[in-house]
Parts: sequence; structure tokens; C-alpha cells
Amino acid sequence: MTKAAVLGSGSWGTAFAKVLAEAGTDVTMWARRAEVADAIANTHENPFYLPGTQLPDSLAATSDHVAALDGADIVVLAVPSQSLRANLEGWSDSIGKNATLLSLAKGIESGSLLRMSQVITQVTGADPSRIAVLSGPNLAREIAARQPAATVIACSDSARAIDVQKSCATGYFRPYTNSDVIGCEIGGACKNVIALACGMASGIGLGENTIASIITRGLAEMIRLGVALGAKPATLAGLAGVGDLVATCSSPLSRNRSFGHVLGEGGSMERAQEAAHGQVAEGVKSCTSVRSLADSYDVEMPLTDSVHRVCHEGMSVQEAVGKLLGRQTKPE
Ligand SMILES: NC(=O)c1ccc[n+]([C@@H]2O[C@H](COP(=O)([O-])OP(=O)(O)OC[C@H]3O[C@@H](n4cnc5c(N)ncnc54)[C@H](O)[C@@H]3O)[C@@H](O)[C@H]2O)c1
Ligand SMILES: O=P(O)(O)OC[C@H](O)CO
Repeated sequence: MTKAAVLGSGSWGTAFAKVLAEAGTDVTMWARRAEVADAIANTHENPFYLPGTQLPDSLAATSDHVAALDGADIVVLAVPSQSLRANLEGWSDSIGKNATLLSLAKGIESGSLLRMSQVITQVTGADPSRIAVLSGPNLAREIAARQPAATVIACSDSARAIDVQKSCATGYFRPYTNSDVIGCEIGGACKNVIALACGMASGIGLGENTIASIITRGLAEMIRLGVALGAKPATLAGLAGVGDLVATCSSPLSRNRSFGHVLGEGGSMERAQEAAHGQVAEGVKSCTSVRSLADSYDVEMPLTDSVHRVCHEGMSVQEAVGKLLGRQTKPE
């Protein structure tokens, strides 16, 4: 039986641990706070991040990472992007030498501008062939409710991708393999920024034409950056690109879209943060790192730039809209 450790018991860590357990994998979750681990282990619910969802009895939980990692074939990294490095530094020595490291995080590290798989290689020294990424239209609450969804598992080693695929395939969760790690990571990081832009647009009362235009031009930005970094355009036209863009930009369940909506309504960053109830909206930090990454490759990303200006430079959403539409006209 495949054994997995899920490190991080937030909404997606919990929902994905449930998927793994329901696919027949032996799963132990790690939570930073003992009260979260105790609630999962004793009540089979995570009242802090996924209240109301019954978790499988077989799902074990602990706040001791050494115990969680003991014998794990698959190590699932389910903490926010900006905290992955610090967490991983504490976990690295306890990770099995041949374990597959599966990243669930959708962001680009601030400062270093590294993708999550690059952070993992840097901290653990693991060969890139051991690192996999899972990304797709996977809103945690819908997956926890067993609503059908598909995802992508990207790994340069196809045998490992297939092992991970088998560990999480269920009657409602359909994972596809892909060898394009860069494409999946860029898709996941960029769609959060574009979802913030869609939320801002809906917050100031704009309708579906505007949202569709932002999604489509956001996709163009994502493809330009991805291709510059070596991604395949087909990956970005798939679940980890278009699929996740559509889900995140359209759903009120998205934390990124909701965060942007509060800003569009005229709320402050602090107000938007409060409304997120302690959950991460990755695009808020990644808009800056994605913008810097794009600059370093001379890639134009005007929507991403506008999201950064609204979130971090005090530009109003109305001003950002005016600035975007005032740009020189050009062919599609
Ligand atoms: N929630 C979703 O629907 C969803 C779906 C797909 C991917 N993701 C991605 O998965 C990653 C994790 O998201 P989530 O939804 O589980 O987040 P969350 O905010 O719900 O939970 C974050 C978890 O990480 C833990 N953590 C450990 N160290 C931390 C630190 N230093 N700072 C903050 N939290 C810390 C928290 O305790 C918590 O258990 C993100 O990159 C997110 O973009 C989320
Ligand atoms: O709630 P969000 O905005 O972090 O999005 C969640 C997932 O990434 C959707 O696939």
C-alpha cells in the first residue's frame, strides 16, 4: 500500500488528504497546530479549515512531522508558497531518500523568484526527477464534497507521475499526467493573479464581458511568460492553465477572486485580509514576484502589473482599468 504524508492541514491539504485516503492510500497529515491535528484524529473533521466535511476514519493526523514522514513514499507539500522554504528546512532531514515530493502550492517565491519545484530542489537537494507538481481546477470545498474534477500531475519522471496518479485517482477525482513541470507551476501561480483582477472587476460592478476579457488576456500573459521559461503552450491550454483560470476567476469560493472583490468594492488590503479568515490568497504576494520574473525575461504582463499596483502601490481599481484601456491598441 502506498504511504503518503500530507504536510499542511489547511483547506487544500485536508481536501487532498481525503482524496488520497479515498483512493486507498495510507495517509498521515501533519498540522502546525496540535489542536488541528487532534481535531482531525479524534473527530474526523478539520473545523479550522474545512468545517462540516466528514474525513475518512483511516486518515491519521499528527503535529510531529517526523512521525508523519516515517516511511512515506509520497510527501505532499501543502503549505503556502511563501512559507514552503522555511517549513521544508525543518522537514528535509526526515524525508525518505527515494520519496516523491509533490507540491500543491501555487505561487512564485518572493525575492528569489523561484518556482516551488526549484525551492524544493534547493532546500532538499532532491534530484528534479523526484519532484512532482499537482495543479488544476481544484477548489478545495468542491473536491471535499466529491464533486467531479480533473487535475494534472506533472513530473519529469513519468513512472513517478503515474505512481502519484494512482495514489489519488477516485470516482470523482481524475488526475492526468504531464511532463511539463514549468507549465503547471506557471499556470497555477499566474491564475491566482488574474483571479484577483477578475474579483476587482466584479467588485466595481463590471460584468461578464469584462471578466471574459480579463481571463482571455490573462491567459495570453500566462502563455507569454510560460513559453519564455520553457513551458509548453499546450499545458497552459489545458487543466493547469485555462481550466484553473476559469474555475478560480469565476467562483465565489476562490480566495483570490474574493480578495480582489473586496478591493474592487473599495475595501482596504487589511479589510480583504480579514475577509479571507486567515486563509492564503497566493496572488497577493505572487503578483509582485510574477511581475519581477516577467521583467527579467522581458515579458509584458500588463494585467499582472496592474494587480501589483493596486495591491502594493495604492493605485485604485478605477485607475488601473483606465490605465489598461489607455494602452496603445495592437493586434491580438
Ligand atoms: N484551497 C484550495 O482550494 C486550493 C486548491 C488548490 C491549490 N491550493 C494551493 O495550496 C496551497 C495551500 O493552500 P491551502 O488552501 O491549503 O491554504 P490554507 O490557508 O487553507 O492553509 C495553509 C496551511 O499551511 C499551514 N502553514 C504552515 N506554515 C505556515 C506559515 N508559515 N504560514 C501560513 N500557513 C502555514 C497552515 O497552518 C495551514 O494548515 C496554496 O499554495 C494554494 O494556492 C489551494
Ligand atoms: O481559493 P483560491 O483562489 O486559492 O483557488 C483555489 C484553487 O487554486 C483553485 O484551483
